[in-house]
Amino acid sequence: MRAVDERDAYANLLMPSLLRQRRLSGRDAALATELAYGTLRGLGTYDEIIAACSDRPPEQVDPPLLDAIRLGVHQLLKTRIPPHAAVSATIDLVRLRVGTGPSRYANAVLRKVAGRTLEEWLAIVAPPREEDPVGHLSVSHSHPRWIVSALRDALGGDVDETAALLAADNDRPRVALVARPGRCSVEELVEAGGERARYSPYGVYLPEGDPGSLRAVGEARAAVQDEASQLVALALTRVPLDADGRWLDMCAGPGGKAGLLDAIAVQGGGHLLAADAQYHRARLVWSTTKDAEVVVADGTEPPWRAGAFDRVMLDAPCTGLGALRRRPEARWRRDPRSIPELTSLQRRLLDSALEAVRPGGVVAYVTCSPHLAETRAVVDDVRDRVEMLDAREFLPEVPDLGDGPYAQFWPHRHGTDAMFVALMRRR
Ligand SMILES: C[S@@+](CC[C@H](N)C(=O)[O-])C[C@H]1O[C@@H](n2cnc3c(N)ncnc32)[C@H](O)[C@@H]1O
Repeated sequence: MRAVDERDAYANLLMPSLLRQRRLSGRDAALATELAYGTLRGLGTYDEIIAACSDRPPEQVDPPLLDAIRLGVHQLLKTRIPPHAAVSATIDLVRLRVGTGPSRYANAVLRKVAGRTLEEWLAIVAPPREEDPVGHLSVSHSHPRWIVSALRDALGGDVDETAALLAADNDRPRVALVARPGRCSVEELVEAGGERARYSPYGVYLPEGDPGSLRAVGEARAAVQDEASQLVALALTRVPLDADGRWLDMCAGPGGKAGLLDAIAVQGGGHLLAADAQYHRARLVWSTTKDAEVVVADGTEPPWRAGAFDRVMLDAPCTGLGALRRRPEARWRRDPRSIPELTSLQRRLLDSALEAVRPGGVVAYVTCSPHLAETRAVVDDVRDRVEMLDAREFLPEVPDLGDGPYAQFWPHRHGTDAMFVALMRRR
């Protein structure tokens, strides 16, 4: 938590190496991970409760002390750890890492917090739902206000459904794997302990264990990949074309969709070119694909000829509001001020994707964000230049993808990231 605060570390990347360093495994590792991720997700709620139990607002509390108290609050209100153990472990931590004086403050705050349940605290600290639904959801589900507002808009204003989505964001996502066709079979992953996925014909859930230890994953024949990510790539490949074989993934790093597109392209005798603007991201694509050609290229100033491709995947850089459940601290880092710059880049990339595809060819515009400014608003702008296809028709196995012609996945409906896809044919 200190690394996340002090040096903008990504908890999900740092945690595995910390666990190895401290030699934690099995249930201890699971508990340490739950405490760190759960506290990072919940700190919007916890800070409101801490403020109600203290004479100082949280922003005036020394950050290491505040983090320790948040960790204590999480244990008290969200876990089955006995209250006396949660308080004494937190006090010991503060004494050891911050000082004796602060430990008295932590003790006083935590004893007050322990006097009520989470529901009782929420009734006190969250604004009433009828008066301020966004504020209520923001505090009770620990998401910044602007994100609650954007997600509610994307769900057509439905407050109950927004609450279900926010709750799903706070759940740990299950690990999904993709068996890259022609390279690995779903059966092989099921034999290794997986369960067949609900929607994706290539998907397998891994209920427990380290996916990195599976042979197929080590050999890049399979990979960890959200089921919606698999399905949007698959939808692009399912659109019928008269001539086919030259595929482009314009924003390919780190290579999840490229890995699947590469495998499918080769099966049909085709070929994938995968590009990313960043060298290190392109290297990741190179190491996870087998037959694709990989280039470092800016999609807005492309090195390829106009009209050179039959199918183009544009998985655009976005706010990532659809994948908040994967990155515990992400919701506090995103900044709504980044949206205009992102949507302008998304528009330029979409123009370029429509140039790259030949007349009659197909483009998939994908984001792992359901924010309307990044999804509908971007593709609505090109509607008169393309034949917009109904993306849902190419995902017949998945229900509840919205009113069309676009398809929107949701964590609370599908158990996937909130991935958006629009499919369009160039006139
Ligand atoms: C959402 S990620 C793509 C995820 C990827 N398709 C996958 O499935 O693993 C967006 C990527 O776009 C790249 N990017 C950003 N601006 C770009 C540009 N102008 N041209 C090409 N790639 C760009 C970023 O480096 C990032 O890797």
